Amino acid sequence: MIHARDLVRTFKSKAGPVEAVRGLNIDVAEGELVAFLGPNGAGKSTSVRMLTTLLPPTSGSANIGGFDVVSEPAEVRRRIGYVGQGTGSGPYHRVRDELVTQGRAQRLGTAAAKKRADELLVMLELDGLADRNCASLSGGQKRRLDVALGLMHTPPILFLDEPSTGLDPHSRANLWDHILKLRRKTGMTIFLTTHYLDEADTMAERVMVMDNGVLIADDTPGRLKADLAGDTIRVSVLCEDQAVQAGGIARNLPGAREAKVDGRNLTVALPDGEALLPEFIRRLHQEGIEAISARVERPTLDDVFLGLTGRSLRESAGA
Ligand SMILES: Nc1ncnc2c1ncn2[C@@H]1O[C@H](COP(=O)(O)OP(=O)(O)OP(=O)(O)O)[C@@H](O)[C@H]1O
Repeated sequence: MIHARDLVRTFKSKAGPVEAVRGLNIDVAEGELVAFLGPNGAGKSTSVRMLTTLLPPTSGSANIGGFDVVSEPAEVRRRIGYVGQGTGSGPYHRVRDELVTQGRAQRLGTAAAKKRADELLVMLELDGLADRNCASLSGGQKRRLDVALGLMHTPPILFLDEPSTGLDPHSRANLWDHILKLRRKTGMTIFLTTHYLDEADTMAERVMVMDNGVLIADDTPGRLKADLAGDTIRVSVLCEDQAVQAGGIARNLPGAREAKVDGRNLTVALPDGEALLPEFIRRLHQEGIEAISARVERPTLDDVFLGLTGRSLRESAGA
């Protein structure tokens, strides 16, 4: 549904050229929900703007829903919804009118636009607000209206640029409920950028990580975490000598990457901590070492970014 090959965008600036996107290759299949992550300035919005025909690429190509973004932009636009970072509704218009106007702009007849507006008002739980001015909506309601505006022409592909930024946790969760419900109902392909790592982790089937204009990872959140970060087992034992001995045992666990001893505490990084913890405890027991506490810590997508770049995405993205 979404394919990009060697996509490049260079901006001119007084300080010289800015290579915002430096050769992007992506493939997103029909019905996938993909999250695009990266720190500020990584090139995410520039990529999305190229994929949605809003910005011409400097070089390379992109094909969206079977059409080329440069030579067939109108066909691409017919097949995509785009919800940008700013709100798309006019403050003094009424919610339903705004949707109908958008539908008319997308070439729907008046009756069809009204019907579609009413459908979306129900789907996004805005039906009680149909006659309210857009300016009077809450942040979460405005965002749901933005999504409805992007869906008036029933596109099979939806691009969301930081859909939940600025919303409180309750409104974020509510927006996501609606997006996931829409997806279940329509089978839409969704491509979103987000700064919220937990959101990408739980909602997306695939995560693409961008840094300095290039894609540095592309996989399911589970595989990225297992392959690039792994679990950590933390164990405390009775004395420092035993901890040193336990460190030796930990290093021999299958797939163990690193074991660190600090006083009576030991940490070991390995791919599947939950499966290996009982075996580790058993081996310690065989050597006469009792664990007084033991736990497995699962990695986050921030650990993945840290493993890839040596930097924390959470800190660099300010999320
Ligand atoms: N019109 C422009 N002129 C010059 N440089 C630009 C322009 N638009 C973007 N850039 C630069 O391109 C780089 C990538 O910007 P982009 O907005 O794509 O990043 P991003 O990953 O979306 O960041 P954020 O998470 O902050 O939205 C940045 O260095 C940015 O300053």
